[in-house]
Amino acid sequence: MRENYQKLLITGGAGFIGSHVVRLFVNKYPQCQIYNLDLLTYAGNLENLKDIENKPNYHFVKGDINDAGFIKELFETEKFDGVLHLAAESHVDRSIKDPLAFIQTNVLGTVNLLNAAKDVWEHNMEQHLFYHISTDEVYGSLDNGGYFLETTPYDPQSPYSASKASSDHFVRAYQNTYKLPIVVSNCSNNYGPNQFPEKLIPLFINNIKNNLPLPVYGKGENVRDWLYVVDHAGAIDLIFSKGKAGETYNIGGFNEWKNIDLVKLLCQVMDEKLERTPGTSEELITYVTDRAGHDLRYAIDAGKVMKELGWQPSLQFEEGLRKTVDWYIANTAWLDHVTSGSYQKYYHEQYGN
Ligand SMILES: Cc1cn([C@H]2C[C@H](O)[C@@H](COP(=O)(O)OP(=O)(O)O[C@H]3O[C@H](CO)[C@@H](O)[C@H](O)[C@H]3O)O2)c(=O)[nH]c1=O
Repeated sequence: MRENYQKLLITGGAGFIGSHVVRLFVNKYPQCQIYNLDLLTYAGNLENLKDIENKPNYHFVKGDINDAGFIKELFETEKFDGVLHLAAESHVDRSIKDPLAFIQTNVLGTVNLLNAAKDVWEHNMEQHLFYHISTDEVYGSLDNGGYFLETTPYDPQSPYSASKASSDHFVRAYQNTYKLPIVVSNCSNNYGPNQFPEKLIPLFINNIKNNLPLPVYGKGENVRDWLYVVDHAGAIDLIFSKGKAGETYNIGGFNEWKNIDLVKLLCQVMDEKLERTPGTSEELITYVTDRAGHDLRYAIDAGKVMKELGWQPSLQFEEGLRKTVDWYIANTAWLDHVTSGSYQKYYHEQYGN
């Protein structure tokens, strides 16, 4: 935590990564008032924060980062010392169907927050920090090997990554133009408890549980780097506490998996946990039409955050995956709740069954 900070705004704190960040900050910094601003769209869920909702330093505000007037008023009233901005539309497939929603929330919503911060903080700018939590997808696809470094030029390929790249650029532009102290981190694929089951791992856990097909895009050859969400939250804490204003930090697990290999491992773990005959879940694998413009490989070099700030992921992937599966099996009510309504509609539209 930056010294003397007494009040923080965390946007998107009811979502997947946001809820893990809120929990960490509320528990670790009891002297600091943590305001969770979330619109509670389909991916936001206050159930994710049940264990901390009654803590005296936790405050929930329902609201929209697209409502500039409301955001400005919130900043003026609460006088936050710092902001951790995680609210975003985050699913690539949704961005392909509806790019405008991503521009609205990820670009315009971010600019609304930046405007409020620069206006309200203008007389003592250097005492504040605006932290933008972003994605490694801004760097594009590494089809010929190598790793994303903080210096890798941006080359976003999907409407989602283009919107996040744009918001990163706006954050840096506000530092350059208005001297707003900022920090940006770009992280690889997260997995763990509370992830909405539209993303690969929770979608497939839920489908295996319900004996539904596992739609592997293309040939399953795409490569992603996976990081346990609690480890990402730990990196965010370190960067917010000790990161240098103006810097970018890449975060990842040095843990690359081809989708099909990951899916087969997940099938094995699920067979074990559900006490099914080995091989049962793999039979559900169905190769489907590839995602349009599907990035082949993301691989991120997290050396800087490790060397400069001493961050290390705490979990090996198989251990994290088992922990994650255990959580989804133990939290059937959570899964049933989020897979009713909007999810069902989305899933049927997407896969027609
Ligand atoms: C949902 C789904 C995904 N896939 C593939 C597409 C990807 O290659 C891989 C992971 O897909 P997703 O879980 O959608 O995640 P991906 O597109 O990599 O993006 C994630 O990781 C990014 C960080 O790299 C985050 O910024 C994004 O918000 C997050 O959604 O699995 C399938 O083969 N079948 C599926 O049904």
